[in-house]
Parts: sequence; C-alpha cells; structure tokens
Amino acid sequence: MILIDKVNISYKPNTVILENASIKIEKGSWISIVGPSGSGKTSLLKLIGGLLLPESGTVLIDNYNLYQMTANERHTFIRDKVGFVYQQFRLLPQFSVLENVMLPLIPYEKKKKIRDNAEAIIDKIGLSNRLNHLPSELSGGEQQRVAFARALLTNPPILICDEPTGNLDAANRDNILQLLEHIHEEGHTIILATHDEIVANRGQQILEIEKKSFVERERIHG
Ligand SMILES: Nc1ncnc2c1ncn2[C@@H]1O[C@H](COP(=O)(O)OP(=O)(O)OP(=O)(O)O)[C@@H](O)[C@H]1O
Repeated sequence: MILIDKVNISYKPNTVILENASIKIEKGSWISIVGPSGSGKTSLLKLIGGLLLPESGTVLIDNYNLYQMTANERHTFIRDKVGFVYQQFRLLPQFSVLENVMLPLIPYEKKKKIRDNAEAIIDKIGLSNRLNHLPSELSGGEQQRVAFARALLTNPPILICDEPTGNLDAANRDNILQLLEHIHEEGHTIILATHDEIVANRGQQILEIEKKSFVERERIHG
C-alpha cells in the first residue's frame, strides 16, 4: 500500500504544486492521474518514485517511509519496488531490444540470469522475434512494449507510467492498454498519468489534481 500523507510540494520560486495533499493507494489497484498540463501529475509520480523530496509530509510504501531513508537505501528500495515507463520510450538507440531490457540490472545480477529473465519478458510482450533489433527498427508501439518489458524486469510490485500512450496512435494505444490489463491481472499496482480520457477510464479509480490536492472523479461507464 502507498500512503501519501499531508504532503507539500513546491518549486522555487513560488510554484506550489501540492498543498497538504493525502491519498491512499491500495496494493494491486490501477489508478489514473489526470489534471491540466502543469497541475503536477509528473511531480506526483516522481514523489512516489522516490525522486522528489517533499517540503513536508510523509510518503509510505508498504509502511517504509521513503524520505526518511538515506539516498542509497531509497535507491535500492525503489529499484525493487517500482518500474517506470515514460511517454518518450527512453530506449538507448545503440543497443538491441534484448540489451535495452537487460541494461538496468547489469550492475546488480549475473548476466545469464538477467538474460533468461529478459528473454522471458520479451516473449510475454510478444516481441521475441525482435530480440536483436535496434529501437529504430521498431514501431512506436513496439518500442513502448520494450520499455514496459524493461520496467518489469525486476518484477516490481508498482508500475509508474507517465503518459505512456502519449506518442502512440489509437491502435498502438489500445495495444498498450491490453498489455496494462495483463500487467494489472498479474497483481501489479499501476499508477498512470494521462491526458487521454479513454486511457484514464481504464483505471479502477481516477484521481484529478485540482487546487493543489486530489479529487476522486467518476469513471465513465460504457
Ligand atoms: N524541476 C522543476 N523546477 C521548477 N518548476 C518545475 C520543475 N518541475 C516541474 N515544474 C513546474 O511544476 C508544475 C507541475 O509540473 P508537472 O510536470 O508535475 O505537471 P504535469 O501535470 O505533469 O504537466 P504535463 O501534463 O504538461 O506533463 C509546472 O508548472 C512545471 O513547470
């Protein structure tokens, strides 16, 4: 479970993003974060991902207080707990699909083990016939699937996605939504920021950042 309690975030000079904001995210849930551009969606994801020290307030993940750890402890904790997917797929252009998926774990584990895991995950996302291709040889949708495989390599319980379909057409967006359904069914908690109503509506809960706090919004059924 993720607990954000009475958090304040602001950037200098005078940009207040969250004010006394609190929210509880249950394990295994799928939360969509919405709000106008600049309302603080990415900042919230960074806060949960251990990348943004709040001015005050508490962030607990599974009862561990994220910002009371040392930076090293937090780094290790987040590496185990959280995977990240971004709008710009952020694959390294000079490395193959397999290498891109393996790279984040190379400093930490035996190469053979990482390779076996990476191949299994790439198979799951349906790209085992592209193992040795470069990102530039893949479609946008395929690149984003590789980015998901990379994020899932450590089997993190939490997946943070910042506008993951923002660079994709409708068909590729639907493809990523299917992948997200699958990831959710496997028990991962998904926290996803988006401007796209269709994508937001696939979450179990929609949270809007409004007036520097969180407001729960109705999902549109149908
Ligand atoms: N490092 C920073 N320093 C100063 N201001 C920042 C910094 N990061 C973000 N901001 C500002 O904080 C506000 C919230 O930014 P954030 O990226 O969290 O919004 P967002 O809702 O994700 O926006 P978008 O939908 O456009 O991606 C914006 O006004 C942004 O300019």
